[in-house]
Amino acid sequence: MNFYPINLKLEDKKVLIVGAGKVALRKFKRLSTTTAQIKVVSPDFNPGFDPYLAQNRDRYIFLKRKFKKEDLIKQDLIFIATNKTELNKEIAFLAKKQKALINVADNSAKSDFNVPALFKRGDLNLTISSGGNLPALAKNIRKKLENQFGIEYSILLEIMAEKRSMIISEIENSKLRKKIFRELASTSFLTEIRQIIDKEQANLLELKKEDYQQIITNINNLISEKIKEIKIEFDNNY
Ligand SMILES: C[C@@]1(CC(=O)O)c2cc3[nH]c(cc4nc(cc5[nH]c(cc(n2)[C@H]1CCC(=O)O)[C@@](C)(CC(=O)O)[C@@H]5CCC(=O)O)C(CC(=O)O)=C4CCC(=O)O)c(CCC(=O)O)c3CC(=O)O
Ligand SMILES: NC(=O)C1=CN([C@@H]2O[C@H](COP(=O)(O)OP(=O)(O)OC[C@H]3O[C@@H](n4cnc5c(N)ncnc54)[C@H](O)[C@@H]3O)[C@@H](O)[C@H]2O)C=CC1
Repeated sequence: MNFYPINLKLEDKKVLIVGAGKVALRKFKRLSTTTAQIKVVSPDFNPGFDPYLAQNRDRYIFLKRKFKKEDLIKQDLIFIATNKTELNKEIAFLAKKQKALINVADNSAKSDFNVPALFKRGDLNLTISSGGNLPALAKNIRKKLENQFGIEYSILLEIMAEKRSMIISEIENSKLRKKIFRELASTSFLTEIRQIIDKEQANLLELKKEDYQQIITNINNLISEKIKEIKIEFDNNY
């Protein structure tokens, strides 16, 4: 099956989760990092939901009862994750009549989309899918990535969140812009960032951002210097 991978924003979108077990909780936790409006319907809730039950009443609705077909109305995304295969199929059948995209935890064939494993380092999202053939493999690869992508990636992306639009508006030559972006994304430049971090001999992943503001400033300066160097070299060559 050929899937089309996308990164959804879900701002103000309505999301329904049917069931509140282990699998529903995993889906809910990831959704809770977005600004979606999330409704969970289930007679029983996994204790992992406890910290969320009293929180964010404007964004979360928890209904402690069995699913009703009215729950499906006006939803944008629907996750069906009860432990009853026949019930999941029946809910999927009803949900297909709505406009929402649906995911059925135990039935990839009836789903409009699958949920990939996710490794997140700040704004860097690496998602892994096994095409539904062996989710345990997606999980295994996700774990391996943790060691390969350090905090230098999230710091670079955090700084680029501001710098990218500045570079696009200030540098007219698109060839130069491309050169700048490609060099900032290169492995050798990421190694330079890593070296600044390693000099401090601190594990930034365990620290709060306020505690390593100076390192961020140094990296910001490194990026500005790098951009200047690339500009000079480019001007000399063209
Ligand atoms: C199709 C899909 C539907 C969907 O949920 O979208 C689906 C379906 C099913 N998974 C099942 C089992 C397991 N799922 C996991 C783990 C994860 N499953 C996830 C996604 C997906 N699972 C979608 C495809 C993604 C892809 O393309 O790879 C991850 C990646 C994301 C997430 O759920 O957050 C998450 C890893 C999160 C992480 O990184 O930790 C483990 C591993 C473990 O528990 O150790 C096991 C046990 C071992 C095994 O079965 O491999 C069964 C029951 C089979 C049975 O009855 O035996 C079904 C139903 C079926 O196959 O029909
Ligand atoms: N996609 C994935 O990653 C995985 C999917 N699965 C499948 O996902 C499904 C759920 O598994 P778990 O979360 O481990 O089960 P679970 O037993 O932890 O949770 C099931 C939930 O369904 C709820 N439920 C039962 N009847 C309901 C109804 N009428 N209306 C609303 N909610 C109802 C229960 O209250 C409970 O909260 C199973 O079908 C399983 O095969 C299993 C492992 C991984």
